[in-house]
Amino acid sequence: MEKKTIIKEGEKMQEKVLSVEEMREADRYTIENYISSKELMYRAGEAIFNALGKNRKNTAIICGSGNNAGDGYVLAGLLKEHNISCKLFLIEDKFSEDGRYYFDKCKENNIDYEFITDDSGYTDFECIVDCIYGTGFKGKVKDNVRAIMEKINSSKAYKVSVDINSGMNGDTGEADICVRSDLTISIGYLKHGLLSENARKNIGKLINVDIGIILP
Ligand SMILES: NC(=O)C1=CN([C@@H]2O[C@H](COP(=O)(O)OP(=O)(O)OC[C@H]3O[C@@H](n4cnc5c(N)ncnc54)[C@H](O)[C@@H]3O)[C@@H](O)[C@H]2O)[C@H](O)CC1
Ligand SMILES: [K+]
Repeated sequence: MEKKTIIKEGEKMQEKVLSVEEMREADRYTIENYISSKELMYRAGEAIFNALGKNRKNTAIICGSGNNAGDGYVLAGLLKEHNISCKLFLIEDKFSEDGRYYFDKCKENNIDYEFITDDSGYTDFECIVDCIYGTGFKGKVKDNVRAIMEKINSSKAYKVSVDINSGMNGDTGEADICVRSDLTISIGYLKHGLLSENARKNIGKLINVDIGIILP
């Protein structure tokens, strides 16, 4: 009976658009009451894998230091499981708790990775998945990350941003610099910024995936 109510609520609420703060609060509430954070991250990675569809090809996954990167580590594991080549490109040696858990799994499964330098070849891949920043992004993009974003944007790869285009303000869609995506896969609920006029020029196609997040 309780489960039925949750599913119903989830379906109805998918139409809602949230602020970044509301999204983070919904994540927190769901983790506290219903679904573990590791399971939620797994569902996010799996939803990205499914949404990639025919674009599941030779993939570079660019990772920041938080849970947005964690979604990317789960994706890498699933691509590997399906024999699709991928490589992780890490901006720094810093992880969230769940991000580290899935990065360790990538290492156990011999998934290729490197820390980004000026010579890193991520622009040569057919698909680039942007897991630099999600809802945890604040302030301005630092110069080293700006250079990475510019390199991503100038590549011919099919570019996919996970949750929010990295560098974009999730509430307003504003950005000094951000990843310009062919596809943005919003996780859980759409954020206002993604639908703004500001964001339009930086997003090709926008979709949202349901991972069972329950609103408080
Ligand atoms: N457990 C969950 O809540 C789930 C989240 N999902 C995904 O996680 C991100 C949000 O993750 P979070 O760890 O909160 O933050 P980010 O990964 O977005 O940020 C990374 C990291 O970057 C630092 N940072 C912020 N701004 C800057 C800046 N201007 N310069 C340098 N560094 C910066 C910040 O300190 C963070 O540590 C969410 O979008 C989802 O993709 C899962 O989908 C579901 C479970
Ligand atoms: K992102």
